[in-house]
Amino acid sequence: MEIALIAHDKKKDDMIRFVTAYQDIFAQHRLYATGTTGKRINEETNLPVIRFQSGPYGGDQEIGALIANNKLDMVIFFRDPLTAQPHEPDVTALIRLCDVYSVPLATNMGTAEVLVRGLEKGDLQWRSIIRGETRHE
Ligand SMILES: O=C(CO)COP(=O)(O)O
Repeated sequence: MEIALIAHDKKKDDMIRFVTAYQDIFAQHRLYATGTTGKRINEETNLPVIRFQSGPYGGDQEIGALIANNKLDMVIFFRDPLTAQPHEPDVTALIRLCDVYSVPLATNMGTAEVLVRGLEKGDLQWRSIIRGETRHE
């Protein structure tokens, strides 16, 4: 799976702890990240990360472009709900695109844990459900 990892500054330590805790699972997937988040993840876990611009410089939009081109399966975005961001419109646009394309999105660690455990079990079938190939009875 193709997974994007993004964290605002006050959430970066949480992201590192989270990726470290689930490192074995993340190691089986391809990781993408905004600039600073990706740099820290790579430095502190050694996992390979495909990095884009830093968020305020267009990184959220680059990740959004991947979503619009059907290139991402999951987004984990630890956003900071208590600090105003200069690129708030970009953040909103990224979240919106996840909903437009039904890409699983976690904006906090609780939801992220559910998603990652779903990955571990391999039972995320949302793409085939959208295509109408899977019937859940
Ligand atoms: O600002 C961000 C997401 O909106 C994250 O960007 P960085 O990973 O470069 O800090």
